Amino acid sequence: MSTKKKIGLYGGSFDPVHLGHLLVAQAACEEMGLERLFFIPAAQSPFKPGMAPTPAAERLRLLRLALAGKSNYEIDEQEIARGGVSYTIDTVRNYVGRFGDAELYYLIGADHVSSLHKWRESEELARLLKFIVIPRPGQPEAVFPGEFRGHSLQGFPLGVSASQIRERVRMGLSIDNLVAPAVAEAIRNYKLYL
Ligand SMILES: Nc1ncnc2c1ncn2[C@@H]1O[C@H](COP(=O)(O)OP(=O)(O)OP(=O)(O)O)[C@@H](O)[C@H]1O
Ligand SMILES: O=C(O)c1ccc[n+]([C@@H]2O[C@H](COP(=O)([O-])O)[C@@H](O)[C@H]2O)c1
Repeated sequence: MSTKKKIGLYGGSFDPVHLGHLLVAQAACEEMGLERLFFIPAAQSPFKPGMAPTPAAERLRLLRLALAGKSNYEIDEQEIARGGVSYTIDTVRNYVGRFGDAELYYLIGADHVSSLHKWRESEELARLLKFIVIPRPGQPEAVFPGEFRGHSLQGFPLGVSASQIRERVRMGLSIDNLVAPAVAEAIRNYKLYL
C-alpha cells in the first residue's frame, strides 16, 4: 500500500457553493483518506463559456462561510488570480511543483466523466493525477474513458445543483437546507442571484 500523502483538488464554479459540494468533499476525504483538500474556484470554467459567473469576490465570500471551521479544507485562489479561462492542467502543474511527492486526486461529479478526454492536455492530466468521481442523480455509473485512472465513490448522491439554487433565489423560493445556513444568510443579505 502506498504511504504517499493524498491530496485532493476540488475545482468548480461554486456559484454558489452548496451542500452537494460539501457532501462530495466529505465522501472523498472519508472514502479516500485525503489528508488535505483544496477547493479551487474557477475564474471561468472552460465548458461554461457563455455564462458569466458571479464576481469572484462574492463566490469566495460564500466559500469561506461554508468552509469556516473545517481545518482539513483549504481555499486556493490561484485560478481567480490568473483570471481568464481556468484550465485544470495549469493548476495541476502548480500542485505537482508544490507537492511533487504526494498523490494528487481531482474531484469531479459524475456529469464530467464522459467529457474528460476533451479537457485541455487531457493525456498529460491523466498522467499527473487520478480522478475521484462522486455519483450525481441522473448520471450513469462512471466509466473512465481511455487513459484516465480513478475511483468511483459511493458518496451521498444528492440532487442539488448551483443552477437550481440560482433559479430558486430568482423565483423567491427558499434555499434553506440546500446551502449552509451562513451561505443562505449571506445570499439574502448581499442580494445575490436576484
Ligand atoms: N450534487 C452534486 N453531487 C456530485 N457532484 C457535484 C454535485 N454538485 C456539483 N458537483 C460537482 O462539483 C464540481 C463543481 O461543480 P459546480 O461548482 O459547477 O456546481 P454545479 O452545481 O454543477 O453548477 P451548475 O448547476 O451551475 O452547473 C463539478 O465537478 C460537479 O460535477
Ligand atoms: O481543463 C479543462 O479543460 C476543463 C474542462 C472542464 C472543466 N474543468 C474544470 O472542472 C471544474 C468543474 O467545472 P464546472 O464547469 O462544473 O464548474 C472547474 O474547476 C473547471 O475549471 C476543466
